[in-house]
Amino acid sequence: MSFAAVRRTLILLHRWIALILTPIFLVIILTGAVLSFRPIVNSGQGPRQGASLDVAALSQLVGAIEKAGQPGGISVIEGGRALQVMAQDPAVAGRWDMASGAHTPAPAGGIDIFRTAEGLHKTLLLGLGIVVEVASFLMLGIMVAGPFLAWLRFRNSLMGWHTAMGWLLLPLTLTSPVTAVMLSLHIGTGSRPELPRTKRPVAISQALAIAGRDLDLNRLAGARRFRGGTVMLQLAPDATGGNGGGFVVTDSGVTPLVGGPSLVKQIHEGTWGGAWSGAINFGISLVLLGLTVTGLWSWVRRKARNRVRPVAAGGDILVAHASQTGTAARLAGVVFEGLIAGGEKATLAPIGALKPAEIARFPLVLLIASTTGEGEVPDGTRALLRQLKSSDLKGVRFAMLALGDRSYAHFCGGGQRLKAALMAAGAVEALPLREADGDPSGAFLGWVDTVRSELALNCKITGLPAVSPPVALTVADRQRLDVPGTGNTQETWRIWLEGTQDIAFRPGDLVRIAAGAGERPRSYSVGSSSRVDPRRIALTVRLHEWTAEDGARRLGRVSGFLLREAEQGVTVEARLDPHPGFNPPTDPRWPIVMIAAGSGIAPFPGFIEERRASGRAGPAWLIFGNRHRDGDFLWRDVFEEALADGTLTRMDTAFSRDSDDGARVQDRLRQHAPEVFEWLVETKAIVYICGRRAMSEAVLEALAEVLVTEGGLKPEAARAEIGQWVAEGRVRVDTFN
Ligand SMILES: Cc1cc2nc3c(=O)[nH]c(=O)nc-3n(C[C@H](O)[C@H](O)[C@H](O)COP(=O)(O)O)c2cc1C
Repeated sequence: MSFAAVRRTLILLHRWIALILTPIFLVIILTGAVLSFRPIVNSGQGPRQGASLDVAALSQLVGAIEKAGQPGGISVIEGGRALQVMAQDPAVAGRWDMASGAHTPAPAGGIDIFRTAEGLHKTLLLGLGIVVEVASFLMLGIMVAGPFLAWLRFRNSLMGWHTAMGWLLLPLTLTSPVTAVMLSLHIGTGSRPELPRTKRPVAISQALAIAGRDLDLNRLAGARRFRGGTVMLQLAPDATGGNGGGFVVTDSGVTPLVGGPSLVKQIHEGTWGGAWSGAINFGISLVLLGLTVTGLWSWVRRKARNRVRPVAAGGDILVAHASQTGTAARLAGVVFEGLIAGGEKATLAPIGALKPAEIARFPLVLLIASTTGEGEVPDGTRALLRQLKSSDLKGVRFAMLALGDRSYAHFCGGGQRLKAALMAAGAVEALPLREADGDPSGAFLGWVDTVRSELALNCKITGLPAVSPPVALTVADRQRLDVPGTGNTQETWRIWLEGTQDIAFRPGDLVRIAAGAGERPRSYSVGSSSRVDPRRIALTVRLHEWTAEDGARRLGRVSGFLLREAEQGVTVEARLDPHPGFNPPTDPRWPIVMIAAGSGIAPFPGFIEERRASGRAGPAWLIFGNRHRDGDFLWRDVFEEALADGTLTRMDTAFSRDSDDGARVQDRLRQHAPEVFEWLVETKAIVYICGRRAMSEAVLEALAEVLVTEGGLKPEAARAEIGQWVAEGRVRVDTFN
């Protein structure tokens, strides 16, 4: 087994043992915390330092108490001014004043907190001592394994505190379970001396009289009757610290108890140093409680986060979508709502989030699928396409609306591929494929009509999702991001566009801009947030430049327009498309990893801006790659500032053409595999990948490798896992060509 596999097993054991035993751990820890007050309370009792007890008054009072009932034991309290009597008998239990002999009974029905806590601590009050012993062994194992599972690094997160506490306070926290285990194995506890016996039972008053001949009783701390009829006296040490301890009194004399409680027991109970060793034990209990609670809570939070499931209303109809930028998803939502309004039962889901076996449960699938790249399926659907090759969808009928754009070479290529894969798996078409070119509204309504009539479904569609209306945006400012003359950088600018009224948008949304009326628009990622400024949109625009066949230099239509033609103050017609699949998590505390190459950095300045504005951002890690640190570290100022003010927890860069190591972002992922694994698997960060398709594929492959090296998965299983994460939205990809 590799180290990674051992570590993975340890993590699972650590987690599951802790989870299963949490209730028992909590009982042991909380009662331990209560019991650690015993030495603290006791230290304030017994005769006061220097003051000596009035032995005659004491003997007289004990005699009086014994006349009134049967005391089980007495303790000298309040520095010798009173006695506390332990007894079943309510006539004597409670406080007895030494001077007046007045009795204040113990509260009726009151329970002895320490007794109860001790019972719970040792046997759960159910005679289950063995369970407690096993739990102590396992607690020790979990704590010793802890430091092997995560390195000590300071992070202000639940897991960060858990790890830091586990590491730094280990020597302290180990004392409790180590001594518990030693006690249960009788290690270092010494052998119990044979106790002397008595012929006739001795009362406490008699014991005081017998012992008074040999012992200096004005240092008496307490006395207890044993079952065999003897009495044990506890004496405080004298001024020289000697001669204290326990003595057993029989009818024939006094025997000192040799040895006393072992050091192991004293450490476990916090009695070795009186009040302050009790306080240390209380501190240990608090740390153990902290470890249990932070561990449990972070597990609960992870579970809650993992629940990315389809909206299920049951029924036989699956309304599914394969969407890259959200259009297909929005239209599928409209169909779903329409079916529910029409009284049908249906389930809505991104098709890529389902396993083939889950799809097979639905006799009818209504599917809206878009195309991305050069005739490819959306990112979240690629894994499913692979899985369908070895799946059986017999009995499934589907009707598909494919979204596309005829200006691309492979019109509706994604939909076609998906259709072919479904049919190869045995599904059949309930309706012929319908294709939408450009704005899908018309084709969509026509398709829904056919679905209604041909498939006899009641689907009440009241309106289409608003197609993003055109907005007029003014070029407010531009700034070159790369430094010309520092090697072969690519000309890249940040551009701020300004609206005349407030607009709602989030980082990662897309702005479609065309260079002129009727021209094909180009999409740019929004790198700012309307939560910070609802009128200002930041874009990252790289100039597309190439040499045409005639040898002339050509510029991309839209980037050339934005960077060469549109002067400051020029107004451009744009459309803003929401892109929920690539927005930052709505909860800013959720950890994220942002991976970008080149102008793929575009959305992330907006992520930073929005998280900083929230005031409670969780951990964020940026991994950025480009050619030269000096020349094209795009948005460097923004990210360095974010790192300094903590909005960014960590930043790694890879500049492939610098002399250092020529690494790319995917190489950084491999180099920092343990940390990547921790962010991915332990803290369940959402990973955002933005760049060219080849880059995103290399990054996904590197992530799968991390699962192999750190998680012990087989390569195929690791790829499938990453595919599943893409489908569930735990890994989000935004690619461009
Ligand atoms: C980067 C990109 C690549 C595209 N590639 C194609 C293509 O190859 N063939 C096609 O028919 N449509 C293509 N389209 C058009 C989309 O399929 C179409 O805009 C669709 O409505 C998007 O739906 P979605 O938002 O659900 O992803 C492409 C769109 C983008 C932004």
